[in-house]
Amino acid sequence: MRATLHQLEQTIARRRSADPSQSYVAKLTSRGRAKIAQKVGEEAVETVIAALSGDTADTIGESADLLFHLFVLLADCGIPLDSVLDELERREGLSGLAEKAARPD
Ligand SMILES: N=c1c2ncn([C@@H]3O[C@H](COP(=O)(O)OP(=O)(O)OP(=O)(O)O)[C@@H](O)[C@H]3O)c2ncn1[C@@H]1O[C@H](COP(=O)(O)O)[C@@H](O)[C@H]1O
Repeated sequence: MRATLHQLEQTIARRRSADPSQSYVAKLTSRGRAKIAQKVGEEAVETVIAALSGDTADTIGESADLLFHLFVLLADCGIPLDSVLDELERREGLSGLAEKAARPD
C-alpha cells in the first residue's frame, strides 16, 4: 500500500511541471492552491454522497478521486506523504476517545 501511494506521490511531483495541455496534474496546479483545495472539497462531498447512496462502486471511485486530489494538494503545500503516514502511525493504537479526553481544554 505504501508503495502504491509513494508511486502516486512521485508521479504527481513529476507531472506538476508538465505541459498543462497534456497533464491534469499540471493543469490543476497551474490554477493555484485555492482551486486544488476546492477540488478536494468537491471530491469529499461526492464521496459522502456516494457512501450514503449505498453504491459501493461509486464510493470506491469517488474515494480514489478524493485521495488523488488530496495528494495534489499535499504536493502543492510541499508536505511529503511520509509526514502524513508517520502521523497516522504515531496515532496507531491510541483511541480517538482517549486522545480527545486528554486534550487540555
Ligand atoms: N489518479 C489520477 C486521477 N484521478 C482522477 N483524475 C482526474 O481528475 C479529474 C477530475 O474531474 P472533474 O470533472 O472533477 O474535474 P475538471 O472538470 O477537470 O475540473 P473543474 O474545472 O470542472 O473543477 C478528471 O480529469 C480525472 O481524470 C486523475 N488524474 C490523474 N491521476 C494520476 O495522475 C497521473 C498523472 O496524470 P496527468 O497529470 O494527467 O498526466 C495519472 O497517471 C494517474 O496516476
